[in-house]
Amino acid sequence: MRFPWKHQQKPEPSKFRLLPFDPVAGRITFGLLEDGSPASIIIRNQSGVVVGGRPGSGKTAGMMIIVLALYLSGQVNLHIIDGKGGDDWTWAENAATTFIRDDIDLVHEAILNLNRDMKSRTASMRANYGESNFWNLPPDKRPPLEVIIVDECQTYFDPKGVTSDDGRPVKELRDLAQDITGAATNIVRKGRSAGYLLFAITQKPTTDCLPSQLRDNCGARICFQISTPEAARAVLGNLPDGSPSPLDIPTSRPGGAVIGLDNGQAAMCRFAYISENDAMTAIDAIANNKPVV
Ligand SMILES: Nc1ncnc2c1ncn2[C@@H]1O[C@H](COP(=O)(O)OP(=O)(O)OP(=O)(O)O)[C@@H](O)[C@H]1O
Repeated sequence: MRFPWKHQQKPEPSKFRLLPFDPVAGRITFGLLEDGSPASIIIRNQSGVVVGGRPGSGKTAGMMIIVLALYLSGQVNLHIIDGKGGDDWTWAENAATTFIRDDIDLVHEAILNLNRDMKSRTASMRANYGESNFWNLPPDKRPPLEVIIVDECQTYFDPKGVTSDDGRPVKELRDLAQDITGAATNIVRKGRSAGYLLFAITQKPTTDCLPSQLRDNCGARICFQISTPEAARAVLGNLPDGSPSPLDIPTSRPGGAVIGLDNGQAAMCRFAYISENDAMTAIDAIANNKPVV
């Protein structure tokens, strides 16, 4: 017997579909909220994002989705500074304009240059682009969004923690760290209208590791699983009573996070996860104008 209607196919398990960063709304979609709707952060008119969480909570994997969404838009320059100095970011090396594994001299040079370029772009936005605020320009009339990622940012932002392992005077290294912190803070304080955005990522979110001038100017916050209320507060600030807490995320749920929303509320979410190999394949596809699957 033939059926007059098409046989209904078995529903596929829902898959996360990588979306490019939406440059008009400034939206980066990275996973799902508790109710199953898409989770995103809005970076429009923002200059900083704080990302905190204990080791292994999913910060680097979460940043993978964010970085891929940004790169897929074709509208960003990526400047990646890995304070840990391992292989965590190797997958993104081919996509990055700047890529530095923990080398304090190179980090110093790069971040001071970025701060200088930010100042000169700010001073010439109207003359060069006809509008003083990057975010008010149509995306095709903008310069690239300069995205600076400082992973394990406590390596530089907490000069007291800087030590020397090669006989170099500690004071010299601490002075470099202080300059790096000053330039990063200035980028977050003043870079918004020039299209500069800095991600400060740390597994040690304390007031020493996230200087208040920098943290308070970061409009978007992501807190993965964390073990103390102080650390949660250092990332998310004071949330209204009844807000979800990153302390409640079980260790068995890496990629679970609380995100601060721009209305002052917070939401529990889960980041999508892809492997480093898939991320590298996606980077290659984007660079070669091939579809990302
Ligand atoms: N969204 C996710 N879904 C499922 N598993 C995940 C997710 N995110 C991370 N994981 C798992 O957790 C592991 C640790 O994640 P990740 O390396 O991102 O942690 P981290 O917070 O960056 O750690 P560290 O601070 O030590 O670098 C990953 O290798 C992966 O196995």
